Amino acid sequence: MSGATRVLVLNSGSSSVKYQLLDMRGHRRLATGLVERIGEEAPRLVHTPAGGRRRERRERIAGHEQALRLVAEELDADGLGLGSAELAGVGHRVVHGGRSFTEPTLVTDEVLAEIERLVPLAPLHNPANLTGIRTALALNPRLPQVAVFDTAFHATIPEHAARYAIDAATADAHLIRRYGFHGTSHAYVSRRAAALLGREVAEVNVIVLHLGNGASASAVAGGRCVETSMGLTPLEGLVMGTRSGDLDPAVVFHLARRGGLTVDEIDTLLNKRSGLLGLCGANDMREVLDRAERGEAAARLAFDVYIHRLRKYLGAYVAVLGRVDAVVFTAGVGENSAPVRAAAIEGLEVLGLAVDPGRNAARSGEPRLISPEYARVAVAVVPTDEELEIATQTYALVSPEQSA
Ligand SMILES: Nc1ncnc2c1ncn2[C@@H]1O[C@H](COP(=O)(O)OP(=O)(O)O)[C@@H](O)[C@H]1O
Ligand SMILES: CC(=O)OP(=O)(O)O
Ligand SMILES: [Mg+2]
Repeated sequence: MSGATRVLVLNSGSSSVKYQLLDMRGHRRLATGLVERIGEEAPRLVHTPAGGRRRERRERIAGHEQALRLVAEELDADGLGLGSAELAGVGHRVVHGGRSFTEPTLVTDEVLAEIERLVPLAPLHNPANLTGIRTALALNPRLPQVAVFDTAFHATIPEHAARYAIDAATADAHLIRRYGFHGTSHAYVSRRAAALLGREVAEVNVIVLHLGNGASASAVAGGRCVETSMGLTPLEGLVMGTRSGDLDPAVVFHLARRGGLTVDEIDTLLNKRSGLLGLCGANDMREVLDRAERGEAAARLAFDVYIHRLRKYLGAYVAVLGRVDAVVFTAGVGENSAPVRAAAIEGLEVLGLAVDPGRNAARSGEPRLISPEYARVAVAVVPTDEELEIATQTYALVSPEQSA
C-alpha cells in the first residue's frame, strides 16, 4: 500500500449523508459536510473544507447516489476527491450487520450481498448504506471500501439479554433477536469514559446514554457490551425524536384491527411520527424545552415521558451491571442539554448518582465530569465521534502497517 493517509467517512442515513475527510496523521479533519432532505422538499448540501469557506448547494437531490456524486464534486473542487492518491480508503457506517459482521469488514461482492440480505431488518438504513458503498466504488473502483457496523459492538450481549421470549423456531426462522445499534458510539464513548476516570477499560462498568435523534442506552462491563435498549431494529427502547421506543406490541394489532392502518402505515407512524414529535409536535429537544418553558402542556408531557423512560433504563442497567463506575451522556441531546441530564439523574442519590449544577451547566467540547466530588458513581459528558472511530477502524484495515 502507498503512503495514502486520508480516509473518507460516509454516514448515509435514510434521508441524509454526513461525511468527513480525515488525515489519519494527527487525526486532522480536512473537510466535513452534510446532505440533508434527500428525496424530500428543499434538499441542500453544506460543505466545509478545513480553513476554508463553507459552501452551500440547494438543488434537486433525488436519491443517495446523486447526493454522493455531489459530495464527490465538492471534494474534487478542493483537490480532495475520490481519485486522490492520498486517499487510503472509504469507511462506511452500515447500520445493520445482523449476526454476520462483528468486525469492520473490507467490502467484497460477498459482503455487499450479505448487507443486501439484511435489508429487511433495516429497511430505512441498509439500502442507503449500500448505495453509498456502490457509488463510492463506481467513482473509484480501486479504492478500498470498509463497512463499519452499528451492530458490531453489541455482538457480546449474552443470549439471555439478546433473546426475545417468543417461539424459538419462529425467532430463528426470521432472525429475530436484539442486535442493538449506535455501537460505534457506545464503544468509543465507553473507552473515552474509562480514560476520563484514569482507569483501564477492562476494569470499569459504564452505562452509556446516546441521546441524539435516535437514542439508545447500553450497559458496558469491562469494555464488553452486555445490554442495550435498541433491538431487532432501531425502534425499541428510549423515546426518540420521531420514534416511539418501547410500547406494548399489541398496540400494533389494535391499530391494524381497530384503526384500519396497514402495516406500512403503522411502521411510518412509529418510526417517523412518534416520540417527541408525536407527543408534542416538535422533535428537536431544544424546541420541546422552549415550549415547555412557555407553559405548553403537551411539550411538558413530552419531556416528562422522555425523562421517565430514560430513568427506567438507567435503573434497569444498574441492576444488570451490579456495580456501576460511570453514567455517561453523549450525542446531540446528551452532550448539549443540561436540563435533560439534570432531570435524568435527579433524586437518584440512592444509586450513588448526583449532578453538580455548576459542572452540568458548564460548556465544553471535551470529556468531563458533571458529578460532585463526593459522588460514588461518576456522571460524565463525553462527546461522541462516530466518524473518527469509523476512520480509525477503516485505516487499521486498509493501512495496517501505518496505523499501528
Ligand atoms: N442545546 C441543545 N439542547 C437540547 N438538544 C439539543 C441541543 N443541541 C442539539 N440538540 C439535539 O440533538 C439532536 C441531534 O443529535 P445528533 O446526535 O446530532 O443526532 P443524529 O446523529 O442522530 O442526527 C437534535 O435533534 C437536537 O434535538
Ligand atoms: C441506528 C440509528 O438509530 O441511527 P440514527 O440515530 O443515526 O438514526
Ligand atoms: Mg448520530
